Amino acid sequence: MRPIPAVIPSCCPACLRKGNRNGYNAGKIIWNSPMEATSTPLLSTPDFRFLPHTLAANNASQRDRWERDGVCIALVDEGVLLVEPPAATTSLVLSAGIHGNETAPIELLDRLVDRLLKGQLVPKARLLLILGNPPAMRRAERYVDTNLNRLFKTEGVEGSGYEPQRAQRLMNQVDRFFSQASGLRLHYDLHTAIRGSEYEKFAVYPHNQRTPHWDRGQLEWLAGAGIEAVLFQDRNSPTFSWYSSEVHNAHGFTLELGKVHPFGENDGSRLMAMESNLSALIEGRQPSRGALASLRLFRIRDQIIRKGERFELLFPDDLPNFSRFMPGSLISRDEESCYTLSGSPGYIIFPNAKVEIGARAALIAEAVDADQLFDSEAR
Ligand SMILES: O=C(O)CCC(=O)N[C@@H](CCC(=O)O)C(=O)O
Ligand SMILES: [Zn+2]
Repeated sequence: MRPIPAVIPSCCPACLRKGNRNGYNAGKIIWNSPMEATSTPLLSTPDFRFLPHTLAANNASQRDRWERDGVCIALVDEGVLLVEPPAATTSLVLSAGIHGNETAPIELLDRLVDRLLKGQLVPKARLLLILGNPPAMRRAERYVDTNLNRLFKTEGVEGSGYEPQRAQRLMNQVDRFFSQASGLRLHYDLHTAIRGSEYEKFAVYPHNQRTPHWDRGQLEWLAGAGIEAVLFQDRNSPTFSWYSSEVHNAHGFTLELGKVHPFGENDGSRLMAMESNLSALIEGRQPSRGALASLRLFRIRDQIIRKGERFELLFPDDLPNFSRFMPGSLISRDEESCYTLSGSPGYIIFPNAKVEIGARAALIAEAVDADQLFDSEAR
């Protein structure tokens, strides 16, 4: 476990009114430095919209805080909102736009923030709401310099360019957020996939000895939110959801919510069940729960790493995620080697020949028998 940084105090207008002259309230931090605060109110203005504000590059250093009906809402970093209702028993990190071109979840998060700011969604849970990679969102690209979702390393971030410093800032925010958590800890990191998928919406659930044990209630919640398949990820992974699971004992998930489309071209109705369950979670209401039996379950059998310049995948670009390959199938090759599927049939997930050399170019999964999993592992 990586040591959690010391907690620095934080503020909100309520704290200021209570006579805390330096603007800090014992125990919490809500922005990086009081000097960064804007003097002009943002969050309380009726025309403030989180997504357009974040997409405007010259707003990057603006910070603000606002108290609405006893709830502290603060813009604590570019694209990062902290929401603190009193006496919360759930702490939820909800992130989208870790990849800048995955717009449907970005728009979903923006709709939730809009309802929160208008008082149409009354939070009972603490929230850290994150638009992950604003410069990549502006360019409508997956990333600027390197894949942000490979940089959430518990041993610290290396490298130069935008994403390494953003990964560090986001980990700092998550560290501070969870250091104040009591009760249930959750992180849903929302994505969309480059390809279509046999299961349009699916979850990657980090799960090994370093993370919390899988949770039946979480799986039922996911099924109620429209998730069709769950991939248990037992390999240590430098992803955002893995970070929250390993370092903060949160139930962390990468949720794949359909296919990548440009801003404005998403059909929001396809995410209604997810939006409704997230709203219920935020408001402390009963969510919709689906049957475990409705979920297709998988675990990772192997991963293919891109090793060379001439790496290629030996199937069409539009082949969907979870396509099934028979043993003996030639999956990929580069200048030195090839990958042939062995053993039993395997399902291909996230195949991408264009990843950086040394990065994961595909996962090979196998179906898990639900009865066996639940009988043998139930707590
Ligand atoms: O469609 C693809 O190939 C990638 C979609 C995506 O961004 N997926 C995440 C999964 C993260 C995880 O394994 O938990 C990623 O590749 O970062
Ligand atoms: Zn993504």
